[in-house]
Amino acid sequence: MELVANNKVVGGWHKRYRHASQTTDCEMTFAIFLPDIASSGKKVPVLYWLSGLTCTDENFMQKAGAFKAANALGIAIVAPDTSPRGELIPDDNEKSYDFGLGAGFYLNATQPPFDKHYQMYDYIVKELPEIIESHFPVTTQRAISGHSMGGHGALTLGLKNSDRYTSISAFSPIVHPTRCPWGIKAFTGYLGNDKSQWEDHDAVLLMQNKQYTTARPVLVSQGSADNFLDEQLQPWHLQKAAKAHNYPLQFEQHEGYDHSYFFIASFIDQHLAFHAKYFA
Ligand SMILES: N[C@@H](CCC(=O)N[C@@H](CSC=O)C(=O)NCC(=O)O)C(=O)O
Repeated sequence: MELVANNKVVGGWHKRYRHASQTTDCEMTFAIFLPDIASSGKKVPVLYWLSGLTCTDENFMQKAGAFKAANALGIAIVAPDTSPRGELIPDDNEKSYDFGLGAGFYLNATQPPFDKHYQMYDYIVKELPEIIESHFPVTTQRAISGHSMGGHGALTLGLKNSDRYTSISAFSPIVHPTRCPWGIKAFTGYLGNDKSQWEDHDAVLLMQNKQYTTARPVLVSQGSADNFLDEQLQPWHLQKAAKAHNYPLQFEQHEGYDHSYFFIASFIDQHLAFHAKYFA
């Protein structure tokens, strides 16, 4: 692994690494925040943060304002990239913001030419934790959170891997990607036209079909002034599924907040405290 940035912050450390990924068959970059107690060798639990469309590992680390609370709670945060990248990595022909580079949707693509590198599900669930747990002073306690496309990733990866993540949270998540334009475009391109292959990547359907071993606690925060609310996010579908199946979903709507990192910065401390409760 190559260290590409190293910054002391609130007593802890923000670090960026580049490494060769076997899963995505290209170089990947991730960032990690290590709280100050990790410097003394104490192992700390990890929150995996999945960012949204157009993001890299840098958006969350630079804009969310999460370090003070994470340091006080003794939680490490890992922020991966949102897709494979590089000159040889296929993008969509229009180079649009919602498919291809910066828009991996946290699934394993099955359709050429994307299937060779766009294996973000396996990268986040398997390869990255192995790297983190073998190189840094962390425990195997993990939680998962994310924003928008990353909220979809946190919900679907968290529900499908309830043995791996003790709690799940999301800001402004895409909850029903099989029924919204962002999701339909991505799933068609990465998974093909057979819609039965899409169901495994839709948080509402996973909840409806009870495709989880343990019902891990979920916190979802949504701003009422989010310009993507009605067309793309539609959180009421998740609320309905959770209610119908008695799933422990804590849903909070916040008046006046939009889709931006200003919203995330306003409530990230609450999300970190939520996850800290479930780390034994
Ligand atoms: N057209 C916009 C849309 C991109 C955008 O809003 N991206 C969000 C995530 S949206 C869902 O996944 C984001 O987090 N942007 C980065 C940021 O730092 O705010 C555009 O191209 O910007």
